[in-house]
Amino acid sequence: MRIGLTGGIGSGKSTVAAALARRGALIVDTDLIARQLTAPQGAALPAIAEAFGSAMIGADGALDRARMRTEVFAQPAARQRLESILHPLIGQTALAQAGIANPGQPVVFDVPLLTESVHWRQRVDRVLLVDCDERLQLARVMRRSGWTEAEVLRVMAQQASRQARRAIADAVIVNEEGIDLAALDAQVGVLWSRWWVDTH
Ligand SMILES: CC(C)(COP(=O)(O)OP(=O)(O)OC[C@H]1O[C@@H](n2cnc3c(N)ncnc32)[C@H](O)[C@@H]1O)[C@@H](O)C(=O)NCCC(=O)NCCS
Ligand SMILES: Nc1ncnc2c1ncn2[C@@H]1O[C@H](COP(=O)(O)OP(=O)(O)OP(=O)(O)O)[C@@H](O)[C@H]1O
Repeated sequence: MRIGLTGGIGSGKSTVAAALARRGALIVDTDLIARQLTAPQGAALPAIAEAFGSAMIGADGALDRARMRTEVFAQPAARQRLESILHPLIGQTALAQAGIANPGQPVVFDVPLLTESVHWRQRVDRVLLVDCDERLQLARVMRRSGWTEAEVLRVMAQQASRQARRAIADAVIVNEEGIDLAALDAQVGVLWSRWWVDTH
C-alpha cells in the first residue's frame, strides 16, 4: 500500500514518518529529494541556473537555499518556475526509491504539497494528514529553523488551507499543543494496526 503523508510546514510530518519507519515502513522524503537534486552536482542545478541566473548557485556549488526561499515565497511566478523544474524530477526520483520496497512493505511518501498536486494524489492509495493549528506550525518552524515570523507566514500563505487538506485525508493524526511525542507515537501505533496489521 502507498500512503501519502502530508501536512503544512512544521505540522510534524517528519516526526510521524520516523514513527512509521520504526514500525517498518519505507519512507520516501520529497523534501530530502529536493535537497539532493540541488546539492553540489545535483541534477536540477543547470536548469535552475538557466532560469534564475548563476548567482543562485553558491560558492559551494549548491543551490543558495536562503536566497531562493526569499525569491520564491515572495513571488508566485518564481515559485511556479522552480516547481516546474523540480517537481518532475522529484516525482521520478520518489517513484524509483519506492521501487526498492520489500514485498508487502508499506511505502510512505512524505509530500508537503500533496493536497496541491493532482499527480501526487493519483500516485497514492491513501492520504494521511498531520494536522495542527497554524499558530503552532508557526512556533515550531521558528524554533526549529530560526526563520522569522514573516518568513514562515509567507510559506504558509503559499500552501493549501487546513480545510483543503482535511477534505482529501483518509485519516488524521492530531499534533496539537499538549500532544507530546509519546502521544503522537501512540496515534501512529493505532493507525499502523488499523491499516497494516489488522488487514494482513
Ligand atoms: C525554496 C527552497 C529552496 C527553500 O529551501 P529551505 O531549505 O529553506 O526549506 P526546505 O526545503 O527545508 O522546505 C521547508 C518547507 O517549506 C515548504 N515548501 C517547500 N517548497 C514549497 C513550495 N514550492 N510551495 C509551498 N511550500 C513549500 C514545505 O513545507 C517544506 O517542508 C526549497 O524549499 C525548494 O527547493 N522548494 C521547491 C521544491 C518543492 O516544491 N518542495 C516541496 C516538496 S515536493
Ligand atoms: N508533538 C510534538 N511535540 C514536540 N515537538 C514536536 C511535536 N511534533 C513536532 N515537533 C517538533 O516540531 C518541529 C516540526 O516538526 P517536523 O519537522 O516533524 O514537521 P514537518 O511537518 O516535517 O516540517 P516541514 O514541513 O518543515 O518539513 C520539529 O522540530 C519537531 O521535533
